[in-house]
Amino acid sequence: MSDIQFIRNLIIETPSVPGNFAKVAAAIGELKGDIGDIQTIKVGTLSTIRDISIQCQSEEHLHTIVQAINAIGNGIHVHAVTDDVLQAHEGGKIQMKSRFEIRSLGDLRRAYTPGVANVCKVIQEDPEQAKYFTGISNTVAIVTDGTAILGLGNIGPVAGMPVMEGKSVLFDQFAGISGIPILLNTSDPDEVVATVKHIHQSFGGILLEDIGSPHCFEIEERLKAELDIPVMHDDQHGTAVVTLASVLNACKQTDVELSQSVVGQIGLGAAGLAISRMLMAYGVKEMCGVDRNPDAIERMKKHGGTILNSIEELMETCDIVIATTGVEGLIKPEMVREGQIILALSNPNAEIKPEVALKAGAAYAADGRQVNNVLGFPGIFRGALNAQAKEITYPMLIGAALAIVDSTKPGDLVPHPLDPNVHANVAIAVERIANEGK
Ligand SMILES: NC(=O)C1=CN([C@@H]2O[C@H](COP(=O)(O)OP(=O)(O)OC[C@H]3O[C@@H](n4cnc5c(N)ncnc54)[C@H](O)[C@@H]3O)[C@@H](O)[C@H]2O)C=CC1
Ligand SMILES: CC(=O)C(=O)O
Ligand SMILES: [Mg+2]
Repeated sequence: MSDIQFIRNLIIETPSVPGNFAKVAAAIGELKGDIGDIQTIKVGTLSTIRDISIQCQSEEHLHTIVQAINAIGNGIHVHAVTDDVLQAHEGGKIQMKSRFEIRSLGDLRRAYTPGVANVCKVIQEDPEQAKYFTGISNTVAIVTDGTAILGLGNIGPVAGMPVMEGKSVLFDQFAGISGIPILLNTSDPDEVVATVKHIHQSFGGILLEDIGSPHCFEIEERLKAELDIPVMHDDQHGTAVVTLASVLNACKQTDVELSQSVVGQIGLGAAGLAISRMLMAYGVKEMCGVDRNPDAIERMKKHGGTILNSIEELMETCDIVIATTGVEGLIKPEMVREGQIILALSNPNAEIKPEVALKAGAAYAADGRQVNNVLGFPGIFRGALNAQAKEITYPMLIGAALAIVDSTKPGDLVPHPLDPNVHANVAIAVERIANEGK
Protein backbone atom coordinates (compact mmCIF):
# COMPACT_ATOMS: atom_id res chain seq x y z
CA MET A 1 0.00 0.00 0.00
CA SER A 2 1.28 3.49 -0.78
CA ASP A 3 2.35 5.97 1.84
CA ILE A 4 -0.10 8.88 1.66
CA GLN A 5 -3.04 6.53 2.15
CA PHE A 6 -1.55 4.72 5.12
CA ILE A 7 -2.75 6.68 8.12
CA ARG A 8 -3.35 4.95 11.45
CA ASN A 9 -3.93 6.06 15.03
CA LEU A 10 -1.85 4.79 17.93
CA ILE A 11 -3.32 4.77 21.42
CA ILE A 12 -0.23 5.23 23.57
CA GLU A 13 0.19 5.21 27.34
CA THR A 14 3.12 7.00 28.97
CA PRO A 15 3.88 7.63 32.66
CA SER A 16 2.66 11.16 33.57
CA VAL A 17 6.16 12.58 33.74
CA PRO A 18 7.35 15.42 31.46
CA GLY A 19 9.58 14.24 28.63
CA ASN A 20 7.94 10.89 27.99
CA PHE A 21 5.90 12.07 25.01
CA ALA A 22 9.10 13.54 23.54
CA LYS A 23 10.62 10.04 23.65
CA VAL A 24 7.63 8.64 21.76
CA ALA A 25 7.78 11.45 19.17
CA ALA A 26 11.51 10.89 18.70
CA ALA A 27 11.01 7.13 18.19
CA ILE A 28 8.37 7.81 15.51
CA GLY A 29 10.45 10.55 13.87
CA GLU A 30 13.64 8.48 13.76
CA LEU A 31 11.78 5.84 11.79
CA LYS A 32 10.37 8.55 9.48
CA GLY A 33 6.78 8.21 10.62
CA ASP A 34 4.87 11.46 10.16
CA ILE A 35 2.89 12.60 13.22
CA GLY A 36 -0.50 14.21 12.53
CA ASP A 37 -3.17 15.09 15.10
CA ILE A 38 -2.46 14.37 18.76
CA GLN A 39 -5.35 14.06 21.20
CA THR A 40 -4.90 13.59 24.93
CA ILE A 41 -7.54 11.12 26.02
CA LYS A 42 -6.72 10.85 29.73
CA VAL A 43 -4.28 12.52 32.11
CA GLY A 44 -4.08 10.38 35.27
CA THR A 45 -1.86 10.71 38.30
CA LEU A 46 0.25 7.86 37.11
CA SER A 47 -0.22 7.67 33.39
CA THR A 48 -1.37 9.65 30.35
CA ILE A 49 -3.10 8.21 27.31
CA ARG A 50 -2.86 9.90 23.92
CA ASP A 51 -4.34 9.16 20.51
CA ILE A 52 -1.68 9.96 17.92
CA SER A 53 -2.35 9.92 14.18
CA ILE A 54 0.63 8.85 12.11
CA GLN A 55 1.23 8.52 8.42
CA CYS A 56 3.56 5.72 7.46
CA GLN A 57 4.70 3.89 4.34
CA SER A 58 3.23 0.42 4.86
CA GLU A 59 1.85 -2.09 7.34
CA GLU A 60 5.44 -3.25 8.03
CA HIS A 61 6.61 0.31 8.60
CA LEU A 62 3.80 0.80 11.11
CA HIS A 63 4.73 -2.45 12.86
CA THR A 64 8.37 -1.30 13.17
CA ILE A 65 7.24 2.00 14.70
CA VAL A 66 4.98 0.23 17.23
CA GLN A 67 7.87 -2.07 18.19
CA ALA A 68 10.22 0.91 18.63
CA ILE A 69 7.74 2.69 20.91
CA ASN A 70 7.23 -0.43 23.03
CA ALA A 71 11.03 -0.86 23.21
CA ILE A 72 11.42 2.56 24.94
CA GLY A 73 10.29 0.79 28.12
CA ASN A 74 9.72 2.74 31.32
CA GLY A 75 5.96 2.02 31.15
CA ILE A 76 5.57 3.47 27.65
CA HIS A 77 3.50 1.27 25.41
CA VAL A 78 1.06 1.14 22.52
CA HIS A 79 -2.38 -0.03 23.67
CA ALA A 80 -4.02 -0.24 20.28
CA VAL A 81 -3.75 0.67 16.62
CA THR A 82 -6.93 2.02 15.07
CA ASP A 83 -8.00 3.10 11.59
CA ASP A 84 -9.48 6.48 12.38
CA VAL A 85 -10.40 7.30 8.77
CA LEU A 86 -12.33 4.05 8.34
CA GLN A 87 -14.08 4.52 11.69
CA ALA A 88 -15.09 8.05 10.69
CA HIS A 89 -16.98 6.52 7.76
CA GLU A 90 -19.09 4.15 9.84
CA GLY A 91 -22.74 4.75 8.91
CA GLY A 92 -21.67 7.09 6.11
CA LYS A 93 -20.82 10.80 6.25
CA ILE A 94 -24.16 12.29 5.29
CA GLN A 95 -27.85 12.01 6.10
CA MET A 96 -31.07 13.75 5.08
CA LYS A 97 -32.29 16.02 7.91
CA SER A 98 -35.61 17.82 8.19
CA ARG A 99 -35.58 21.63 8.35
CA PHE A 100 -39.03 21.51 9.88
CA GLU A 101 -39.67 20.38 13.45
CA ILE A 102 -42.94 18.61 14.20
CA ARG A 103 -44.00 19.35 17.78
CA SER A 104 -47.77 19.46 17.43
CA LEU A 105 -50.61 18.20 15.30
CA GLY A 106 -50.71 21.67 13.74
CA ASP A 107 -47.07 21.29 12.67
CA LEU A 108 -47.88 17.89 11.21
CA ARG A 109 -50.74 19.35 9.19
CA ARG A 110 -48.53 22.22 7.97
CA ALA A 111 -45.64 19.97 6.94
CA TYR A 112 -47.77 17.21 5.50
CA THR A 113 -51.43 16.57 4.76
CA PRO A 114 -53.73 18.31 4.50
CA GLY A 115 -51.81 21.65 4.49
CA VAL A 116 -49.19 20.60 1.97
CA ALA A 117 -51.80 20.11 -0.77
CA ASN A 118 -52.28 23.86 -1.11
CA VAL A 119 -48.56 24.36 -1.65
CA CYS A 120 -48.69 21.71 -4.39
CA LYS A 121 -51.49 23.67 -6.08
CA VAL A 122 -49.52 26.93 -5.86
CA ILE A 123 -46.64 25.24 -7.66
CA GLN A 124 -48.95 23.56 -10.17
CA GLU A 125 -50.35 26.96 -11.12
CA ASP A 126 -46.92 28.57 -11.32
CA PRO A 127 -44.00 26.09 -11.47
CA GLU A 128 -41.55 28.96 -10.77
CA GLN A 129 -42.89 28.92 -7.19
CA ALA A 130 -41.02 25.62 -6.64
CA LYS A 131 -37.91 27.80 -6.27
CA TYR A 132 -39.41 29.35 -3.15
CA PHE A 133 -41.52 26.58 -1.65
CA THR A 134 -39.21 23.56 -2.07
CA GLY A 135 -35.52 22.87 -1.53
CA ILE A 136 -34.97 22.07 -5.22
CA SER A 137 -33.07 25.25 -6.06
CA ASN A 138 -30.57 24.62 -3.26
CA THR A 139 -29.99 20.96 -4.05
CA VAL A 140 -27.30 19.66 -6.41
CA ALA A 141 -26.99 16.09 -7.71
CA ILE A 142 -23.49 14.65 -7.44
CA VAL A 143 -23.55 12.18 -10.31
CA THR A 144 -20.95 9.46 -10.89
CA ASP A 145 -20.64 6.27 -12.87
CA GLY A 146 -17.57 5.27 -10.86
CA THR A 147 -15.24 5.02 -13.85
CA ALA A 148 -12.49 7.43 -12.68
CA ILE A 149 -12.70 7.57 -8.89
CA LEU A 150 -9.76 9.82 -7.92
CA GLY A 151 -6.73 8.06 -9.41
CA LEU A 152 -8.07 4.68 -8.28
CA GLY A 153 -9.61 4.05 -11.70
CA ASN A 154 -12.81 2.27 -12.65
CA ILE A 155 -13.75 0.90 -9.23
CA GLY A 156 -17.49 1.34 -9.73
CA PRO A 157 -19.98 3.84 -8.34
CA VAL A 158 -20.63 2.12 -4.99
CA ALA A 159 -16.92 1.99 -4.14
CA GLY A 160 -16.80 5.64 -5.16
CA MET A 161 -19.60 6.62 -2.77
CA PRO A 162 -17.22 7.79 0.02
CA VAL A 163 -15.86 10.38 -2.43
CA MET A 164 -19.39 11.49 -3.40
CA GLU A 165 -20.39 11.72 0.27
CA GLY A 166 -17.23 13.76 0.80
CA LYS A 167 -18.27 16.20 -1.95
CA SER A 168 -21.68 16.45 -0.27
CA VAL A 169 -20.05 17.30 3.07
CA LEU A 170 -18.03 20.05 1.37
CA PHE A 171 -21.08 21.44 -0.46
CA ASP A 172 -22.92 21.66 2.86
CA GLN A 173 -20.14 23.12 4.98
CA PHE A 174 -18.56 25.50 2.48
CA ALA A 175 -21.62 26.64 0.53
CA GLY A 176 -24.79 25.62 2.39
CA ILE A 177 -25.86 23.44 -0.56
CA SER A 178 -27.53 20.01 -0.23
CA GLY A 179 -25.49 17.63 -2.37
CA ILE A 180 -27.21 14.33 -3.16
CA PRO A 181 -25.02 11.50 -4.50
CA ILE A 182 -26.48 9.68 -7.50
CA LEU A 183 -24.73 6.43 -8.38
CA LEU A 184 -25.26 5.25 -11.96
CA ASN A 185 -24.70 1.66 -13.00
CA THR A 186 -24.16 2.68 -16.59
CA SER A 187 -21.43 4.62 -18.41
CA ASP A 188 -23.18 4.67 -21.73
CA PRO A 189 -23.57 8.37 -22.66
CA ASP A 190 -27.11 7.85 -24.03
CA GLU A 191 -28.21 6.13 -20.81
CA VAL A 192 -26.43 8.59 -18.51
CA VAL A 193 -27.90 11.59 -20.33
CA ALA A 194 -31.39 10.06 -20.36
CA THR A 195 -31.21 9.14 -16.65
CA VAL A 196 -29.99 12.56 -15.56
CA LYS A 197 -32.61 14.23 -17.73
CA HIS A 198 -35.34 12.11 -16.13
CA ILE A 199 -34.31 13.04 -12.58
CA HIS A 200 -33.06 16.60 -13.10
CA GLN A 201 -36.26 18.27 -11.87
CA SER A 202 -35.31 17.36 -8.30
CA PHE A 203 -32.21 19.54 -8.53
CA GLY A 204 -31.01 23.11 -8.97
CA GLY A 205 -27.76 21.89 -10.53
CA ILE A 206 -25.80 18.83 -11.62
CA LEU A 207 -22.20 18.16 -10.56
CA LEU A 208 -20.66 15.35 -12.59
CA GLU A 209 -17.88 13.68 -10.61
CA ASP A 210 -15.18 11.12 -11.35
CA ILE A 211 -16.68 10.15 -14.69
CA GLY A 212 -13.76 8.96 -16.85
CA SER A 213 -12.66 10.20 -20.23
CA PRO A 214 -13.59 10.19 -23.03
CA HIS A 215 -17.29 9.59 -22.25
CA CYS A 216 -17.27 12.45 -19.69
CA PHE A 217 -16.86 14.99 -22.50
CA GLU A 218 -19.93 13.90 -24.47
CA ILE A 219 -22.03 13.46 -21.31
CA GLU A 220 -21.25 16.95 -20.04
CA GLU A 221 -21.68 18.63 -23.43
CA ARG A 222 -25.06 17.00 -24.03
CA LEU A 223 -26.39 17.67 -20.54
CA LYS A 224 -25.28 21.30 -20.73
CA ALA A 225 -27.09 21.66 -24.04
CA GLU A 226 -30.26 19.84 -23.01
CA LEU A 227 -30.83 21.03 -19.42
CA ASP A 228 -31.67 24.55 -18.28
CA ILE A 229 -29.85 24.20 -14.93
CA PRO A 230 -26.09 24.48 -14.28
CA VAL A 231 -24.15 21.31 -15.16
CA MET A 232 -20.42 21.03 -14.46
CA HIS A 233 -17.97 18.14 -14.56
CA ASP A 234 -15.83 19.00 -11.55
CA ASP A 235 -12.78 16.97 -12.59
CA GLN A 236 -12.65 19.06 -15.76
CA HIS A 237 -13.64 22.60 -14.86
CA GLY A 238 -13.40 22.74 -11.06
CA THR A 239 -9.85 21.43 -11.39
CA ALA A 240 -9.03 23.80 -14.26
CA VAL A 241 -10.25 26.80 -12.22
CA VAL A 242 -8.09 25.94 -9.21
CA THR A 243 -5.08 25.08 -11.38
CA LEU A 244 -5.31 28.39 -13.25
CA ALA A 245 -5.42 30.21 -9.89
CA SER A 246 -2.36 28.28 -8.64
CA VAL A 247 -0.42 28.93 -11.83
CA LEU A 248 -1.24 32.66 -11.69
CA ASN A 249 -0.12 32.83 -8.05
CA ALA A 250 3.05 30.84 -8.70
CA CYS A 251 3.93 33.12 -11.64
CA LYS A 252 3.31 36.22 -9.54
CA GLN A 253 5.61 34.97 -6.82
CA THR A 254 8.41 33.90 -9.14
CA ASP A 255 8.16 36.95 -11.42
CA VAL A 256 7.33 34.68 -14.35
CA GLU A 257 5.01 35.99 -17.09
CA LEU A 258 2.41 33.35 -17.91
CA SER A 259 2.07 34.75 -21.44
CA GLN A 260 5.81 34.12 -21.93
CA SER A 261 5.79 30.65 -20.36
CA VAL A 262 5.76 27.20 -21.88
CA VAL A 263 3.38 25.03 -19.88
CA GLY A 264 3.35 21.23 -19.97
CA GLN A 265 0.45 18.95 -19.09
CA ILE A 266 1.12 15.27 -18.35
CA GLY A 267 -2.11 13.28 -18.70
CA LEU A 268 -4.73 14.71 -21.06
CA GLY A 269 -7.85 13.08 -19.66
CA ALA A 270 -10.78 14.86 -18.01
CA ALA A 271 -8.68 17.10 -15.76
CA GLY A 272 -5.65 17.49 -18.05
CA LEU A 273 -7.52 18.52 -21.20
CA ALA A 274 -9.69 21.04 -19.33
CA ILE A 275 -6.63 22.53 -17.58
CA SER A 276 -4.87 22.84 -20.95
CA ARG A 277 -7.88 24.47 -22.59
CA MET A 278 -8.28 26.96 -19.76
CA LEU A 279 -4.60 27.92 -19.76
CA MET A 280 -4.68 28.35 -23.56
CA ALA A 281 -7.82 30.49 -23.25
CA TYR A 282 -5.97 32.54 -20.63
CA GLY A 283 -3.08 33.17 -23.05
CA VAL A 284 -0.10 30.95 -22.21
CA LYS A 285 2.61 31.23 -24.86
CA GLU A 286 2.63 27.52 -25.62
CA MET A 287 0.69 24.62 -24.10
CA CYS A 288 2.40 21.24 -24.47
CA GLY A 289 1.09 17.84 -23.52
CA VAL A 290 1.80 14.11 -23.33
CA ASP A 291 -0.51 11.15 -22.85
CA ARG A 292 -0.18 7.45 -23.47
CA ASN A 293 -3.58 7.35 -25.15
CA PRO A 294 -3.61 8.36 -28.86
CA ASP A 295 -7.23 9.57 -28.67
CA ALA A 296 -6.35 11.93 -25.81
CA ILE A 297 -3.48 13.25 -27.92
CA GLU A 298 -5.82 13.89 -30.86
CA ARG A 299 -8.21 15.84 -28.60
CA MET A 300 -5.35 18.01 -27.33
CA LYS A 301 -4.21 18.74 -30.90
CA LYS A 302 -7.77 19.65 -31.89
CA HIS A 303 -7.84 22.25 -29.13
CA GLY A 304 -4.54 23.80 -30.27
CA GLY A 305 -2.02 22.13 -27.92
CA THR A 306 1.46 20.94 -28.92
CA ILE A 307 2.19 17.26 -28.42
CA LEU A 308 5.63 16.22 -27.17
CA ASN A 309 7.15 12.75 -27.49
CA SER A 310 7.76 11.85 -23.88
CA ILE A 311 7.50 12.94 -20.27
CA GLU A 312 11.27 13.49 -20.32
CA GLU A 313 10.97 15.90 -23.26
CA LEU A 314 8.09 17.73 -21.57
CA MET A 315 10.05 18.09 -18.33
CA GLU A 316 13.01 19.49 -20.28
CA THR A 317 10.91 21.90 -22.35
CA CYS A 318 8.41 23.39 -19.93
CA ASP A 319 8.68 26.14 -17.29
CA ILE A 320 5.47 25.04 -15.59
CA VAL A 321 4.45 21.36 -15.39
CA ILE A 322 1.05 20.01 -14.35
CA ALA A 323 0.32 16.29 -13.99
CA THR A 324 -3.05 14.54 -13.77
CA THR A 325 -2.39 10.90 -14.72
CA GLY A 326 -3.37 9.09 -11.52
CA VAL A 327 0.10 7.45 -11.57
CA GLU A 328 2.09 7.81 -8.36
CA GLY A 329 5.79 8.61 -8.79
CA LEU A 330 5.62 9.09 -12.58
CA ILE A 331 7.88 12.17 -12.45
CA LYS A 332 11.37 11.19 -11.31
CA PRO A 333 13.50 13.70 -9.36
CA GLU A 334 16.20 13.62 -12.05
CA MET A 335 13.65 14.94 -14.59
CA VAL A 336 13.06 18.16 -12.59
CA ARG A 337 14.59 21.34 -14.05
CA GLU A 338 16.00 24.05 -11.78
CA GLY A 339 13.37 26.74 -11.10
CA GLN A 340 10.43 24.76 -12.53
CA ILE A 341 6.90 25.10 -11.16
CA ILE A 342 5.45 21.59 -10.67
CA LEU A 343 1.83 20.84 -9.81
CA ALA A 344 1.46 17.05 -9.50
CA LEU A 345 -2.26 16.86 -8.85
CA SER A 346 -3.18 13.18 -8.81
CA ASN A 347 -5.04 11.90 -5.79
CA PRO A 348 -4.56 10.09 -3.56
CA ASN A 349 -0.86 10.00 -4.51
CA ALA A 350 1.02 12.54 -6.60
CA GLU A 351 3.25 12.00 -9.65
CA ILE A 352 6.03 13.53 -7.52
CA LYS A 353 5.87 14.57 -3.88
CA PRO A 354 6.29 18.33 -3.42
CA GLU A 355 9.21 17.88 -1.03
CA VAL A 356 11.00 15.63 -3.55
CA ALA A 357 10.38 18.11 -6.39
CA LEU A 358 11.64 21.03 -4.29
CA LYS A 359 14.75 19.10 -3.27
CA ALA A 360 15.38 18.33 -6.94
CA GLY A 361 15.38 22.08 -7.75
CA ALA A 362 11.76 23.08 -8.40
CA ALA A 363 10.95 26.69 -7.45
CA TYR A 364 7.37 25.76 -6.54
CA ALA A 365 5.77 22.38 -6.03
CA ALA A 366 2.37 21.26 -4.83
CA ASP A 367 0.18 18.18 -4.94
CA GLY A 368 -3.54 17.41 -5.20
CA ARG A 369 -4.13 17.84 -1.50
CA GLN A 370 -3.29 21.53 -1.81
CA VAL A 371 -4.32 22.31 -5.37
CA ASN A 372 -7.74 20.70 -5.18
CA ASN A 373 -11.08 21.40 -6.78
CA VAL A 374 -12.57 21.78 -3.27
CA LEU A 375 -11.46 25.43 -3.61
CA GLY A 376 -13.74 25.87 -6.60
CA PHE A 377 -16.89 23.79 -6.86
CA PRO A 378 -18.74 24.84 -3.66
CA GLY A 379 -18.49 28.56 -4.46
CA ILE A 380 -19.07 28.06 -8.20
CA PHE A 381 -22.41 26.32 -7.53
CA ARG A 382 -23.34 28.74 -4.72
CA GLY A 383 -22.86 31.65 -7.12
CA ALA A 384 -24.66 29.94 -9.99
CA LEU A 385 -27.64 28.95 -7.79
CA ASN A 386 -27.85 32.44 -6.25
CA ALA A 387 -28.02 33.96 -9.71
CA GLN A 388 -30.48 31.30 -10.87
CA ALA A 389 -28.08 30.79 -13.76
CA LYS A 390 -29.08 28.29 -16.42
CA GLU A 391 -25.47 27.33 -17.11
CA ILE A 392 -21.91 27.73 -15.89
CA THR A 393 -20.03 29.71 -18.52
CA TYR A 394 -16.32 30.21 -19.18
CA PRO A 395 -16.37 33.82 -17.86
CA MET A 396 -17.90 32.49 -14.62
CA LEU A 397 -15.07 29.94 -14.33
CA ILE A 398 -12.37 32.56 -15.01
CA GLY A 399 -14.05 34.81 -12.42
CA ALA A 400 -13.88 31.95 -9.92
CA ALA A 401 -10.16 31.46 -10.62
CA LEU A 402 -9.43 35.18 -10.14
CA ALA A 403 -11.45 35.19 -6.90
CA ILE A 404 -9.23 32.33 -5.64
CA VAL A 405 -6.15 34.37 -6.61
CA ASP A 406 -7.51 37.40 -4.72
CA SER A 407 -8.25 35.23 -1.67
CA THR A 408 -4.68 33.87 -1.48
CA LYS A 409 -2.44 35.14 1.31
CA PRO A 410 0.93 36.55 0.18
CA GLY A 411 3.48 33.76 -0.21
CA ASP A 412 0.86 31.00 -0.50
CA LEU A 413 0.07 29.12 -3.68
CA VAL A 414 -3.66 28.80 -2.96
CA PRO A 415 -5.91 29.69 -0.02
CA HIS A 416 -6.50 27.21 2.76
CA PRO A 417 -9.68 25.24 1.99
CA LEU A 418 -10.98 25.91 5.51
CA ASP A 419 -10.78 29.68 4.93
CA PRO A 420 -14.50 30.50 4.50
CA ASN A 421 -13.58 33.69 2.59
CA VAL A 422 -12.40 31.79 -0.44
CA HIS A 423 -15.74 30.01 -0.96
CA ALA A 424 -17.70 33.22 -0.31
CA ASN A 425 -15.47 35.20 -2.71
CA VAL A 426 -15.80 32.59 -5.45
CA ALA A 427 -19.60 32.60 -5.00
CA ILE A 428 -19.80 36.41 -5.17
CA ALA A 429 -17.67 36.56 -8.33
CA VAL A 430 -19.62 33.78 -10.07
CA GLU A 431 -22.99 35.29 -9.14
CA ARG A 432 -21.94 38.75 -10.36
CA ILE A 433 -20.69 37.44 -13.72
CA ALA A 434 -23.80 35.26 -14.14
CA ASN A 435 -26.03 38.28 -13.54
CA GLU A 436 -23.99 40.45 -15.94
CA GLY A 437 -24.43 37.81 -18.65
CA LYS A 438 -28.23 37.77 -18.39
N1 LIG B 1 -6.33 17.81 -7.40
C1 LIG B 1 -7.53 17.82 -7.94
O1 LIG B 1 -8.38 18.68 -7.64
C2 LIG B 1 -7.90 16.81 -8.95
C3 LIG B 1 -7.10 15.74 -9.22
N2 LIG B 1 -7.47 14.84 -10.16
C4 LIG B 1 -6.62 13.68 -10.32
O2 LIG B 1 -6.18 13.55 -11.65
C5 LIG B 1 -6.05 12.19 -11.97
C6 LIG B 1 -6.73 11.93 -13.31
O3 LIG B 1 -8.12 12.18 -13.19
P1 LIG B 1 -9.01 12.32 -14.50
O4 LIG B 1 -8.44 13.34 -15.42
O5 LIG B 1 -10.39 12.46 -14.04
O6 LIG B 1 -8.82 10.87 -15.13
P2 LIG B 1 -8.79 10.42 -16.65
O7 LIG B 1 -8.79 8.94 -16.63
O8 LIG B 1 -9.83 11.13 -17.43
O9 LIG B 1 -7.36 10.94 -17.20
C7 LIG B 1 -6.12 10.36 -16.92
C8 LIG B 1 -5.25 10.53 -18.18
O10 LIG B 1 -3.91 10.21 -17.84
C9 LIG B 1 -3.37 9.43 -18.90
N3 LIG B 1 -2.27 8.61 -18.37
C10 LIG B 1 -2.34 7.64 -17.45
N4 LIG B 1 -1.12 7.12 -17.21
C11 LIG B 1 -0.26 7.80 -18.01
C12 LIG B 1 1.14 7.73 -18.23
N5 LIG B 1 1.89 6.83 -17.59
N6 LIG B 1 1.70 8.57 -19.11
C13 LIG B 1 0.92 9.46 -19.79
N7 LIG B 1 -0.41 9.58 -19.63
C14 LIG B 1 -0.99 8.75 -18.75
C15 LIG B 1 -4.54 8.58 -19.38
O11 LIG B 1 -4.33 8.07 -20.69
C16 LIG B 1 -5.68 9.60 -19.31
O12 LIG B 1 -5.80 10.32 -20.53
C17 LIG B 1 -6.64 11.40 -10.79
O13 LIG B 1 -5.59 10.89 -10.01
C18 LIG B 1 -7.41 12.42 -10.01
O14 LIG B 1 -7.37 12.16 -8.62
C19 LIG B 1 -8.61 14.95 -10.91
C20 LIG B 1 -9.45 15.99 -10.67
C21 LIG B 1 -9.21 16.96 -9.62
C1 LIG C 1 -10.28 15.99 -6.16
C2 LIG C 1 -10.90 15.18 -7.21
O1 LIG C 1 -11.98 15.50 -7.66
C3 LIG C 1 -10.20 14.03 -7.71
O2 LIG C 1 -9.08 13.77 -7.29
O3 LIG C 1 -10.80 13.32 -8.55
MG1 LIG D 1 -12.85 13.92 -8.84
